[in-house]
Amino acid sequence: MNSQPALDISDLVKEFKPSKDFREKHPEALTEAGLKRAVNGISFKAYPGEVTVLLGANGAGKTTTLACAQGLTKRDGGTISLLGEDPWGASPQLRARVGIMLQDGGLPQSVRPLPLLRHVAAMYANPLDISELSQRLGIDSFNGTSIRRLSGGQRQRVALAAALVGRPDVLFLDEPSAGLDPQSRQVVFDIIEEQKQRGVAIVLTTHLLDDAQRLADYVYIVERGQNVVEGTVADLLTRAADETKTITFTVARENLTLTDLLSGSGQPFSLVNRGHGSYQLSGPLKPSTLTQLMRSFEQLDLMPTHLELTPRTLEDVFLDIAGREIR
Ligand SMILES: Nc1ncnc2c1ncn2[C@@H]1O[C@H](COP(=O)(O)OP(=O)(O)OP(=O)(O)O)[C@@H](O)[C@H]1O
Repeated sequence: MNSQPALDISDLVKEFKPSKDFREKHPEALTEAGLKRAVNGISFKAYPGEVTVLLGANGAGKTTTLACAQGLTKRDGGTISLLGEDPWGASPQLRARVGIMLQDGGLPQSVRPLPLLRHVAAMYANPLDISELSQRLGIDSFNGTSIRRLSGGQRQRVALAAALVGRPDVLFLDEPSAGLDPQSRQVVFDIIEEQKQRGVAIVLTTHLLDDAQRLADYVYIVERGQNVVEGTVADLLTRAADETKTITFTVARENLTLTDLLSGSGQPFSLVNRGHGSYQLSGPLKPSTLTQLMRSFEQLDLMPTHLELTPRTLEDVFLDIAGREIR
């Protein structure tokens, strides 16, 4: 890890005037001044040559955090250092070193992709070759169409090209692979990997856990505007594996209950019946649990046709932390 972070955010606070609906439904979530804290003390660092992922459910505060980090929104508290400067009111020199891909594209609607990219390129001293970049991202194939008429995925690709064109030192990607087909997604992953090799500090927000698991060097899980857990993907998975494991099995019995299998274990297990005799047992599995499970199969005269210990994914970790209800 490089010693100097490219982005260093400490105790970030950002408040918004809440909607009437929110005010009425969540009076407890308002500050004394009647404001809603979208970001309530988030801190994180992003280093050159690494992909730092902010992972959180809808509304967790990721986009607001990035907007403050990019200098697009004024923060209400905390400190931000982006390449050594405060991004709010930053110099044009600093802005030229930062590439931003916004979640909704943020692109002008009536222009076609290539003229737009050429226009963006003209703002930089040493831009990337537009033809090469658009070929790579498959933009050539829809260049005759204005941004307004592009599909969501096509717009995403143009937005990514616009973020890359100035050879940034810091690259902000808000949900970069949302809505992309598998081929485009792979191209985006390859490009992210190349930028990383170039030494770019990449800050990526997502709630797609697959992406985080695949790309992240370091993950910060945020929830309700605050940091909850951080670590490498491996750290988070190991930590979770110590606590809970999942075993899936299939037997010729439709209505098994937890008591049938682990009666008296006194442990907080959960059994999910996935239908057609397929079950998922989760909890702090130990060798003794496996023994008990096998004994129950024997007593019930059940021979599993499938039995597998499932490694936990980042999704499991995330759901444990963020809760399973949808906000
Ligand atoms: N301009 C605004 N005015 C009022 N509330 C806002 C504003 N912008 C964001 N919020 C609120 O702040 C909270 C955090 O929103 P934010 O967009 O940062 O979340 P997010 O983690 O990026 O979510 P998503 O994954 O859905 O993009 C949400 O509750 C949102 O409604």
